[in-house]
Amino acid sequence: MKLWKMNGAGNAFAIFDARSTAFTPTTEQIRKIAADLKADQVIAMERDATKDVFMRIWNSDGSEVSACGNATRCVGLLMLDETGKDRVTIQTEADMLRATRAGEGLITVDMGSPQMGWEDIPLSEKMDVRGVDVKIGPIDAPILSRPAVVSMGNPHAVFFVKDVAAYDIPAIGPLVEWHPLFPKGTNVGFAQVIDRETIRLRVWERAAGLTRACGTGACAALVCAARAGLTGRKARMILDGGDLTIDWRESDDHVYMTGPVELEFEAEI
Ligand SMILES: N[C@H](CCC[C@H](N)C(=O)O)C(=O)O
Repeated sequence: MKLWKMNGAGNAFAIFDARSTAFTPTTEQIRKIAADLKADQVIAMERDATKDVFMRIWNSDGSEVSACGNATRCVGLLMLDETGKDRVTIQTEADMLRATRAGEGLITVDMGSPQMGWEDIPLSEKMDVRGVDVKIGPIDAPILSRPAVVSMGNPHAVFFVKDVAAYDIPAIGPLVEWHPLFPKGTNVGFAQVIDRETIRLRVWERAAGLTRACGTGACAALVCAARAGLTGRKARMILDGGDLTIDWRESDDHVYMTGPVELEFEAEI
């Protein structure tokens, strides 16, 4: 079976090609692959009846999830190269996504529409998704805003802060990640609006910890910022591992994510 180690803006993946075998890794195998290859997520490419590929996603702790923006770009590049097509369709548990080339080693993925109902996130009770009441602390950092929440096929809570560097994210992230308000847990973004077209973002990922970039987290932060009038509908997201451009198009309400993809190595396992 073919295996690729790839990253999207530093978000690291072990991707294996399970299209010719019915191989489904055990939780232990996921954890071992993620640890050995230093991957944030493990991805399986499976055959799909009508789309170019079906993509399964596991966090490094072995939990299976239904969306991973940066990995969608990596699988998109593999499928664009393999098929020679200009656009490929990638089916996940949550949605059907499309990937296209965007020049100079960049890939654009149509991540579909954001989901904003409290039940979509999901939250454990009805609350205003523009700012939910998570009582954490006291924390030895500036007071945190009430996070905005949104789903990109996975849950995101986004704090808008004056200075991302002022927060000990590995200490604060887990307090929100498994807060009772989020029955399925949540990814936790810390977003600093630089100007109306630029956001500095760091994300504590659900079941994966602090990663160098989070694609759905970048989509979530842009959507929440635009919804709150802090930015326009398109911005450059500056993450630890690189930049992503997020464009929440008015025409179709879809969120388009453009960013780099790097193939680190490929192997047979
Ligand atoms: N940790 C996320 C999945 C990976 C998302 C991230 N790597 C991305 O690029 O979107 C979750 O549990 O929902």
